Amino acid sequence: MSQSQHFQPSPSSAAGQANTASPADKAGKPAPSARLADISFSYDGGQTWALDQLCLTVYPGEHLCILGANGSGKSTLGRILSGAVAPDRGQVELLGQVVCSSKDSGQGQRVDVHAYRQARQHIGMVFQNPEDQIVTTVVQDDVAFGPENLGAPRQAMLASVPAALEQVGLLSHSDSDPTRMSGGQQQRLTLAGSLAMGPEMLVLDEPGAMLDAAGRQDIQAILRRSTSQGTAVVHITHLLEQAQQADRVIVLDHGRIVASGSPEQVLARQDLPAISQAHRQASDWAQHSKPAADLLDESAASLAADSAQSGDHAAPILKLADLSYRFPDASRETLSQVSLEVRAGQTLAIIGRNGSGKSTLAKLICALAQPTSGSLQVAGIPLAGPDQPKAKRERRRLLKLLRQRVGYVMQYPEHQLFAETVAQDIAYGPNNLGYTPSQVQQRVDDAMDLLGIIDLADRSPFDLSGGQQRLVAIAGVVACTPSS
Ligand SMILES: Nc1ncnc2c1ncn2[C@@H]1O[C@H](COP(=O)(O)OP(=O)(O)OP(=O)(O)O)[C@@H](O)[C@H]1O
Ligand SMILES: Nc1ncnc2c1ncn2[C@@H]1O[C@H](COP(=O)(O)OP(=O)(O)OP(=O)(O)O)[C@@H](O)[C@H]1O
Repeated sequence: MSQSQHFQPSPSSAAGQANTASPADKAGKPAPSARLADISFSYDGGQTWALDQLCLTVYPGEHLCILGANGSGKSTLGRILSGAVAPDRGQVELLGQVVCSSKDSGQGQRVDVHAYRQARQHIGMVFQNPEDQIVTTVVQDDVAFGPENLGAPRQAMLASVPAALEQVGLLSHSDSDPTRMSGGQQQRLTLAGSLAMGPEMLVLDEPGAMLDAAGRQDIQAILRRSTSQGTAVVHITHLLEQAQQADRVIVLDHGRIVASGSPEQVLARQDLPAISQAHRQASDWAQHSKPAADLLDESAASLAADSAQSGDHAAPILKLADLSYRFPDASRETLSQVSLEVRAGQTLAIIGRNGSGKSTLAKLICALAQPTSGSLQVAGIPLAGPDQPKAKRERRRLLKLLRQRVGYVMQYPEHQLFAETVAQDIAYGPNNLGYTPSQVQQRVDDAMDLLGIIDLADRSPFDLSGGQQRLVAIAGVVACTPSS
């Protein structure tokens, strides 16, 4: 529960009270920060509805969490609440102004562009993918971008920008280039940009997805502070630990609210797939996470002993010895003398603070960057070190072989999607590996079945939710794995 002095959850806003506005406003509560009445939204001209006759009211000082399975409509709802898009049907009221309503004729929407523009100035939105929000090449300029657009006085900005950067732990990165930052660092940056605007409502779409444990705790502290100052917080998440700290939780399913209430009420609903799945994931994680022996530390990225001392005598599938990497122009090494071995059948989890070098290590292993020093062998292929062939032609041949043997799912899955349909995208790898058309089809079907995305086969990979895109990217890798 937040320290909110402004929002008191009504006892009658109980679980299962689906698609109804919270009754709190009827009982003389402060004017809502947002009120959605019977809104529907479609991406395909009304063939399917991402949001379906949804009603929701959000109050100043309230911390509202939105849960739901991939594709259930959470991001779409976030965009509507932030004023980024208008629904096809229904009425939207943001910060006391009706910005969009159905026409009296019942056909089409009346959109008040001026009211939308005004509301957006006081609503901070953090998108699922931080890259979508970064607009400049200097961290502090990026944070100042929002207040500048609001016409904030220079003196106020001089105070608000560093304060926001400090809150997210990026003050020492004020002059860095955001495009050269890790995913988690970028996610912190976009949050700072929203905070610097001093918003009346904050809409956050999975703000902790790329953050380390400390970063996630920072976010909760920031949200507590924001709600205590009267800011309404709408927080989209898959993480139960975050939902537990909200004032109210709603669960979406196929664009509808199927549960609403306090975290205790809603998170106990094991009959809801989104909730039982999240509980399963949380307990799997608790069971399988061991003490962090293999920890990349931000200040000096070095990987200690391999977790895998399993007595397995198979040849290592991955072998790194004293591997180091320094980005061009960087003052220090990002990876420093990393050594480890992984054998067939073993799983290695790499955990570490934001910016500690996890993605960089993955890129070296997939030969998307060349180590500065040390040796690297992947699936028997020498990619760096004394065994690496000198001749360019032989190196090219080995790289081609590597592409057949190693699958890579990037931090931003949309970076690796390109085909017209999901099925074509997943088929690309197996086709390149020389399988017959019927084998390719089988592999694509099996991969889609495994990931539960068969119904997406004919959709464009670019018109999917963030989570659906990630599943497609994983399916593309699964479809390439050897059959035995
Ligand atoms: N293109 C680049 N040029 C210079 N430095 C970079 C570049 N990309 C990343 N870095 C820096 O290298 C370090 C490691 O980044 P990396 O993306 O590997 O971290 P990470 O552990 O994957 O982080 P996260 O958990 O936030 O995704 C960071 O300090 C980052 O700022
Ligand atoms: N740009 C788009 N074009 C067409 N359909 C889209 C687009 N973006 C999302 N959709 C569809 O709208 C529905 C809701 O998507 P949304 O992104 O709101 O889901 P979500 O609950 O946020 O999912 P996730 O947890 O995977 O991020 C999904 O069926 C999705 O495929």
